[in-house]
Amino acid sequence: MASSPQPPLLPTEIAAAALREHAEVAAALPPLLPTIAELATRLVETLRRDGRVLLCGNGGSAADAQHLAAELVGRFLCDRRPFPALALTTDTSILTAVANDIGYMEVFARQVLALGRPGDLLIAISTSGNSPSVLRAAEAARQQGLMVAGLTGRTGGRLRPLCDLCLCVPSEATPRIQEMHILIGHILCDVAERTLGEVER
Ligand SMILES: O=C(CO)[C@@H](O)[C@H](O)[C@H](O)[C@H](O)COP(=O)(O)O
Ligand SMILES: [Zn+2]
Repeated sequence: MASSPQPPLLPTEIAAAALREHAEVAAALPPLLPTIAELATRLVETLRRDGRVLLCGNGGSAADAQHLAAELVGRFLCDRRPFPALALTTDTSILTAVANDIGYMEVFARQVLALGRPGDLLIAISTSGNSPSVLRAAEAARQQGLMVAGLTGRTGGRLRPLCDLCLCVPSEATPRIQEMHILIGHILCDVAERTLGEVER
């Protein structure tokens, strides 16, 4: 006998489940603290020697790349010198030309090869760790002598072995992983600003 269909969840039930899941994933982050601190240190070292931070990702992770570049170039919590950071997700002429003429998977890699220099830092953001455009960016960065930091989830996917440092959020849920990525990104900005900026809160 066919089972009767479940009634749809109420908005409050969906919201409560999301809040619970978010809190559970956040509570599982402390084991990542040493890697977060290491990445923050490498970010500070990069900025201290005027290296650039390049960031890339797709969909929500493109938004994260832009959000973090904006914090670094502009300000996070206090006034200080602008930090050189660039999201590789914003120039629609470059993105459409490279996707159209070469292939979507090259959209970030091409910019890494054009703009990245040894000593720069690529922050590659992919919740699955398997987006071809992000993998190609990491490969290009390695080839060009950049340090590669991955913000991932799940197992870290094929991005993990391409990274010098990989922060893998222990969750299978893309939105929850993204929420932790922006939390980690804010921590990185906070450390950079407190270490390199004049404190004016
Ligand atoms: O924001 C979301 C889902 O929360 C989506 O836009 C999501 O970012 C896209 O599906 C991405 O293409 C997923 O790519 P990735 O994180 O696996 O590299
Ligand atoms: Zn999203």
